[in-house]
Amino acid sequence: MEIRAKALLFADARSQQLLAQAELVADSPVPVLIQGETGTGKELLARHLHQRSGRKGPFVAVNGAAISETLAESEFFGHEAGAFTGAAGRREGWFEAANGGTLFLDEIGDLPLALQVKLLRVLQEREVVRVGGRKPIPIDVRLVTATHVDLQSAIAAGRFREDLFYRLNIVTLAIPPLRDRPGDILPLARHFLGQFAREHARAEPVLAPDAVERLLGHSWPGNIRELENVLLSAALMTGGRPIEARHLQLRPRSAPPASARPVPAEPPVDPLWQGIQKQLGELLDRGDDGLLARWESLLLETTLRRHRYNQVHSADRLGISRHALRTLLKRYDLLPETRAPRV
Ligand SMILES: Nc1ncnc2c1ncn2[C@@H]1O[C@H](COP(=O)(O)OP(=O)(O)OP(=O)(O)O)[C@@H](O)[C@H]1O
Repeated sequence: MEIRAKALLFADARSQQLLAQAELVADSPVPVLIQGETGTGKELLARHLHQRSGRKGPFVAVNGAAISETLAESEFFGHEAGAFTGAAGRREGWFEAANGGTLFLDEIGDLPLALQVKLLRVLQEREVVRVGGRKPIPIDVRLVTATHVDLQSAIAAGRFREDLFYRLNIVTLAIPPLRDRPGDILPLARHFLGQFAREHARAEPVLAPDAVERLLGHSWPGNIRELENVLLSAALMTGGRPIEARHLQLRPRSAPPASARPVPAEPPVDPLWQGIQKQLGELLDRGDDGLLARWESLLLETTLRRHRYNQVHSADRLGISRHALRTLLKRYDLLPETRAPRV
C-alpha cells in the first residue's frame, strides 16, 4: 500500500474541469466510478476524493486484477477462525478495514462474476458477513471504483453484471489521457524533476529545449506513469546535466500523428530498457534510496558488460558523457582499475 502522500497536479483546463467535478462529489457518500487509461492517475484521484470527503476512516486500495479467485471472498469480507483449511485466526476483510473511510477497487472490470454478485449484495444491504460467520457486520464504506476497460462492452460480452454497473456508476469521473491535456505535460515534468531533486538531495535537472519539444510531441501511451518514469530515468542518467531529447527513453507511438508529413520511425524499444524502467518506477514508488543506488550500479554494470567494458559506447548508450560515466563508476567502485581482475 502506498505510504507517501503524493500531490495531485492539474494545470490543463480539461484537468481543472475534472477536479471541479471531483470537488462537487467528494463529500457525498455516493459511489464514484473513475474511468481512464492506464497511468492517468485514477488511484491518485480516488485518494484525493477520500481526502476531501471528510471521512475519518482509512483509504484502502485493492486491485481487482490481482485478486485470487479462491481467496477473494475472505479478502473482501473477512473470515472467522477455522472457516476453511488454513484460516487459523479471525481476519477482517477489506470492507471492514475501510469502515468509516473509502474502499478503492481498481480494475473493477476484472472482478470475477461470482464476486460481483456478492459485492452487489453488500452495496444493497450495507453489511458483510465474514466467511464461516453468521453475524452481519454493518459497514459504512464509500466505494470508489476504477476501470480502464469499457464496462458497457464488458456487459455486452457477459463479463460484467449490468445491475452492479448501475450501482457503481452513479457518478462517473473520466480522466482524459495525457495526450488530450497537453497543458499538464510540462508542469508535471517539472513537478517530477523537483520531486527527484528533493528525494536525492540534488539540484533540479533542467530540460533542454529539444527535450521540451519531444515531451510535448509524444503520445504518452503509458500516460503520467510513463512521463514520471521517463523523467526519473533521464535524471539519473544525466547526473545533474541538462536533460536533452536523446536522454528520453520514450515508448513508441501507438498511432501515427495526423500530420501529412511522414515521420521517421522511432528506434525499436530495447527490452532491457523496458525492464529497467519498470523496476525503476517500482523502486521510486517505494522511496527506497538504498535500492535505487543498487539499481543504478546494476544498470552501469549491465551496460558496461553489454559493451564489453567500452566506456565510450556505454556512455553513449546511457546518454551521458564519458566524464559523467567515470564519475558514476567511481561512486560505485566499478572503475576497471578498482575492479578485481577478471579471470
Ligand atoms: N495529476 C497528477 N499529479 C501528479 N502525479 C500524478 C498525477 N496523476 C498521476 N500521477 C502519478 O502517476 C502515477 C500513476 O498514477 P496512478 O497509479 O494513480 O494511475 P492509475 O490510473 O491508477 O494507473 P493504473 O491504471 O495502472 O492502475 C503515480 O505515480 C501518480 O502519483
